[in-house]
Amino acid sequence: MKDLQEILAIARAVGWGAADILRSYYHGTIKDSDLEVQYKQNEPVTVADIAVSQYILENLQAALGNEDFAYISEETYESQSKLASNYVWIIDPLDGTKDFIKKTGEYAIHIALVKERRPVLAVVVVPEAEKLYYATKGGGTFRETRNGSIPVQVSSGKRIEDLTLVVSRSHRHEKLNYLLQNLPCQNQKSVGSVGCKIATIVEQQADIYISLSGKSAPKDWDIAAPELILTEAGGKFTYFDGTPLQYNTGDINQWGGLLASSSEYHEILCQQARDVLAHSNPSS
Ligand SMILES: Nc1ncnc2c1ncn2[C@@H]1O[C@H](COP(=O)(O)O)[C@@H](OP(=O)(O)O)[C@H]1O
Ligand SMILES: [Mg+2]
Repeated sequence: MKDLQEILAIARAVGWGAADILRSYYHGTIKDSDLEVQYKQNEPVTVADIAVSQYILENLQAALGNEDFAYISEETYESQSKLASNYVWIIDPLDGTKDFIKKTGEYAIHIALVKERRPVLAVVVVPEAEKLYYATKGGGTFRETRNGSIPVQVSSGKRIEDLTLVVSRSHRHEKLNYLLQNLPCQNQKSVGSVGCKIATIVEQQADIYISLSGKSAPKDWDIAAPELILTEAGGKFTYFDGTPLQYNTGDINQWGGLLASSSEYHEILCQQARDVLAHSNPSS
């Protein structure tokens, strides 16, 4: 098997190629740029999601094969069973499809390599910012642009009341709203896509992201790559009880509460989230 740095170079090249395809649909420069929006379990899917999924899978498989790796992409995922392979690629070809359709510019590509339930390599591309973030376990996080790569690190040194939360535009429900209203940090910024939310934290324009499942939950492909980008930049990303996230467990959903932060107040915020939920009206 190739070493992690060689695999990373392949994943970065595939990430930039995928960004070109998404931008051609987004800006209508591709022939037949009609998005043909359809709905799958209440979530929109467009021809851009499908074209990019195919591009990423074909290119990773051509370079890396199927012997050492299994592949999960949002658009091709079917089975509920855990994949037996030691190394699993977990791919979201277009995270933030709703924002892509609404043209907010806040959409991303997520490519993660998971080893035994934990991410070891991640690429998150934000095509409209022309930025690609990459990380390997223990190797730090880097932001790559046309001008090259530089390491990125999350900020610290603020008071807890001054922290800013990045929140979803589309996935809101009563219990999440109640939780957000009862935390000490009341500055909020709406950003589409989990990858873009984590990029906002890594770029030091926000400090916290909270996901709380309702009737539905985010999936492994929404979280795995952004998690490693944040944690390798010095942040933390855990369940509300402080335990690490797990991927390829047999249930693709990330149920419950997830908290991502620029680290300093992570444990306090997890405790507060647990306390607020313990006091919330159970019927809400
Ligand atoms: N509670 C939830 N239930 C289902 N999916 C969720 C979710 N919260 C976030 N997601 C997924 O996370 C991505 C970003 O959502 P948001 O912009 O609202 O934060 C979306 O992925 P896709 O666009 O790949 O479907 C969305 O489907
Ligand atoms: Mg997604």
